[in-house]
Amino acid sequence: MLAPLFRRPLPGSLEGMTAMEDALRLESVSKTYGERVRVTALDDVSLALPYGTFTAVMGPSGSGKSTLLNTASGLEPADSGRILVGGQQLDTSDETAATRFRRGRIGFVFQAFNLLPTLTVWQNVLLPARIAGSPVAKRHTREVLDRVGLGDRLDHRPAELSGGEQQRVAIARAIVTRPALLFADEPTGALDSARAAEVLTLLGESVREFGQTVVMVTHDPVAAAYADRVLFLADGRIVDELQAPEAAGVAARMAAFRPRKAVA
Ligand SMILES: Nc1ncnc2c1ncn2[C@@H]1O[C@H](COP(=O)(O)OP(=O)(O)OP(=O)(O)O)[C@@H](O)[C@H]1O
Repeated sequence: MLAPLFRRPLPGSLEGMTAMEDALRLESVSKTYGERVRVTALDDVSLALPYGTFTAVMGPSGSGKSTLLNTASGLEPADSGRILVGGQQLDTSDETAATRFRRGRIGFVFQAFNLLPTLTVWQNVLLPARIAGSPVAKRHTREVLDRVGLGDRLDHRPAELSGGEQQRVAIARAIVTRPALLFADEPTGALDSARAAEVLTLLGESVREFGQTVVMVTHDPVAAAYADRVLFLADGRIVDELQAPEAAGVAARMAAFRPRKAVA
């Protein structure tokens, strides 16, 4: 059984429902790196995220946040434990099957934006849908690009955009197909506070309007406050959580994780 700590009752309560109703479920997932020096990046992590929830993941540098995203999405294999997406177990032993499984179900916004340099903004945003053979309505694409403030940059190539603009292309690309599960690693890291607020509002709306489930790694308490819940990682374990977070409360919780200065 998973700790009830990690299940958040939603309006129209999900209490009593089975794992089928979780957009993402991790059961005792562990991941270790390195041969010479071994690092336990994830240490027996269990969590359950119901559909239509927005979760922020925070923790000190090296606490395992990116590893959590990468293993939960099947980009990297876990050493042990089970990962279920929409009730189906993610199997990373067959890379082609794992890629097919992810396609259409899972979206990503990476720290490195992974845009194709020869394609325009418009083409980059539509590429995943094209690969998946599931066309996206032009009007919807245009709306998303307008919402992230790139309506007048459609024909630009990534090298002709600022870092923040490239980040917004990556966000538009991830949400335009409305994947059930969206992982975002520092999606507002390169944005000023006004743009960050727009992007976070957009992510919040995609959760509330389209029932998407968003998992976002961030160092920023203000960004985390847009989520329904914050999970705090330390040394590869979930050590705390905050429901309905406010920036001040998140910052206070984060301060508790800072390494204490040695007292002389
Ligand atoms: N490919 C790798 N090989 C070896 N060790 C790794 C590798 N990737 C991550 N680690 C180690 O695993 C731990 C967790 O790393 P991870 O990138 O998940 O942390 P993080 O919380 O996302 O950090 P940051 O906030 O600095 O991005 C760290 O100690 C890191 O050094």
